[in-house]
Amino acid sequence: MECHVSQQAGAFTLQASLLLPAECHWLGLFGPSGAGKSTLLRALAGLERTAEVNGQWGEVVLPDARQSVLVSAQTPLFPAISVAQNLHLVASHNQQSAAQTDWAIDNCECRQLLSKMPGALSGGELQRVKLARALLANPTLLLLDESFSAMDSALKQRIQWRLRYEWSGSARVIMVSHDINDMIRCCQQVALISAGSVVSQGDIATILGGQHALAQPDKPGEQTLPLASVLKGPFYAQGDAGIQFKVGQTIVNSSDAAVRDNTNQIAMLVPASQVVLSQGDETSLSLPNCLTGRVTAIESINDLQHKVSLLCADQQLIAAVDTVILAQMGLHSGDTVHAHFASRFSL
Ligand SMILES: Nc1ncnc2c1ncn2[C@@H]1O[C@H](COP(=O)(O)OP(=O)(O)OP(=O)(O)O)[C@@H](O)[C@H]1O
Repeated sequence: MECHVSQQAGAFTLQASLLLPAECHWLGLFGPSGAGKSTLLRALAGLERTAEVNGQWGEVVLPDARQSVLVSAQTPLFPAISVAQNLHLVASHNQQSAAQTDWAIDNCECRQLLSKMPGALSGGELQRVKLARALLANPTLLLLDESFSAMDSALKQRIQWRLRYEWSGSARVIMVSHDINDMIRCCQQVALISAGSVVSQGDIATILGGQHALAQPDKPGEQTLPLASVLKGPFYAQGDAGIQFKVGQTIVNSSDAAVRDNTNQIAMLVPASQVVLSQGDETSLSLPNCLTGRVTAIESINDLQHKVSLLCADQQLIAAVDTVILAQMGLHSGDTVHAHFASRFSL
């Protein structure tokens, strides 16, 4: 299943084709500012009168103006009534039971906000109320446009977990976020948007290891996709320094930014620029993690760097290695190396 969207908004042209497999329920849209993500969501919601949208996702025929709900900075609450009245209005209109209403209020952490007026809410509080209201509308398609951006990390993780794994609603979800960990936490598929087109789509590990991911850190003010791997494995232990999980027989130490799913699998984002390779004594570096793997591919990124792909246990780990260092190491496909990396990264 797929969807084609075209829209002219001033000088901006959106020509996007999304793959929408029936088995995928959460799709992420990632891309730089101005790429067209919000325009695409609005078109899918049937809110762009001049957009041409044709597609289907499972049982949802697109565009879906009737049963889709868009949550964005531009979707206001009713300003003259309280949070409780805003929520109960939508709940009663959509025949939500008291239990469903309580679930949305409690799980979007709005209980303490009910008596407040919308104008008195902070940015993160407003996002929580908008999310609760969206759930109470019982959507078939939920479109989240940076709907967690003002929440602190712990709050965001709690609410995303509940929406992803505990919410009984049957909506398919498309989520726009600039935070890659949101994509890892929630999305089965991610579409990378650039200049109004979908340039790549797949699971997040494929996108982060693909040709559009850059080994160099972001230029200031410009969001780029880092060349990175997503290591996954079963939860092992919770320590003072964070979570431990296992990749094969090796214990990996990760900060609390690691993502845990409902089967107790941990996922950890490892930027390729932060992986240090060694061939000798694996304890010679002071970094807390060391995985041993076999080199599966070496590709040139640019004049200065190469992408070295490793297979560690059954997982791909990518390192961006300085070309001079690579030559000194004399590394070839099939060689065994040690990959060292930290437990916490700032992206
Ligand atoms: N109604 C409009 N008239 C003219 N230009 C528009 C209109 N709506 C959007 N655009 C332009 O379309 C482009 C894409 O905007 P859009 O908001 O979809 O980007 P985005 O990827 O969501 O960006 P961000 O991450 O910054 O929110 C921008 O250059 C924007 O200025």
